[in-house]
Amino acid sequence: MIEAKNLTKSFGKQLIFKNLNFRINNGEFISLIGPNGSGKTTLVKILMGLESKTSGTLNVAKQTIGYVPQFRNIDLDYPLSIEQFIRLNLKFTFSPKQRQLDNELITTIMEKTHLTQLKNRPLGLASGGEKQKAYLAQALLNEPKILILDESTASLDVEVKMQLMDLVQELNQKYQLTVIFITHDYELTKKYTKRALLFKNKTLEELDVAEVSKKMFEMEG
Ligand SMILES: Nc1ncnc2c1ncn2[C@@H]1O[C@H](COP(=O)(O)OP(=O)(O)OP(=O)(O)O)[C@@H](O)[C@H]1O
Repeated sequence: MIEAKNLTKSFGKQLIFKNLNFRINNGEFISLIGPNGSGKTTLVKILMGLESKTSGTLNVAKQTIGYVPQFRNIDLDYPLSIEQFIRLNLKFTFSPKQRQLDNELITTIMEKTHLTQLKNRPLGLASGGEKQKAYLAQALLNEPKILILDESTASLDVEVKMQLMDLVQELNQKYQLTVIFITHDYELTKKYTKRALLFKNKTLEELDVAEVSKKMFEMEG
């Protein structure tokens, strides 16, 4: 469970948000929405311990967090295959026993993310959706309890977005993975999430997804 009380963040004199009060339960699939520059990425960086808070409290109950970034193209001549790319997140070891365990983990994760058939494909030659699945698989290596999708579906074709989201939904339902989906996409918010956290006027509102409207995605920062 994640719980924030009066969470406030400023960068120098610039107030980003103040007095955030919210709760995210284990196994929830929640969207984090709001205009450009409203503080969504800053909030998840604080959740991941990559950025400090200014005041207030935040409890994350010592859970491992996986992070999938926004799609960025990778050069065609990128040297690693999909499997080698996923392995980058493993700790190096000389121990044969640990290597065996790592191999088993990689096999399981590639099955979970439907990448087994593609493991030898050079990442640079993979499609946008396959690249995002590789990032997702890499994020799952540490067996996180919480997964953060930071606009991970942006710039993908509609069909590919849906495939990636279907996969995340499957992981959410099968393994009780908590998912925080940062997005500017109204349709995906409606289709996949039950609740939304909306940044508005430098604070955060908790909404049932039925209350989410298209207008909330059109506001200026
Ligand atoms: N390290 C930093 N130092 C100073 N200001 C920062 C820093 N990081 C972010 N900001 C500022 O904080 C504000 C919130 O940025 P953030 O990236 O969290 O917004 P966002 O809601 O994720 O935006 P977007 O939807 O465009 O990705 C912005 O004004 C940004 O310029």
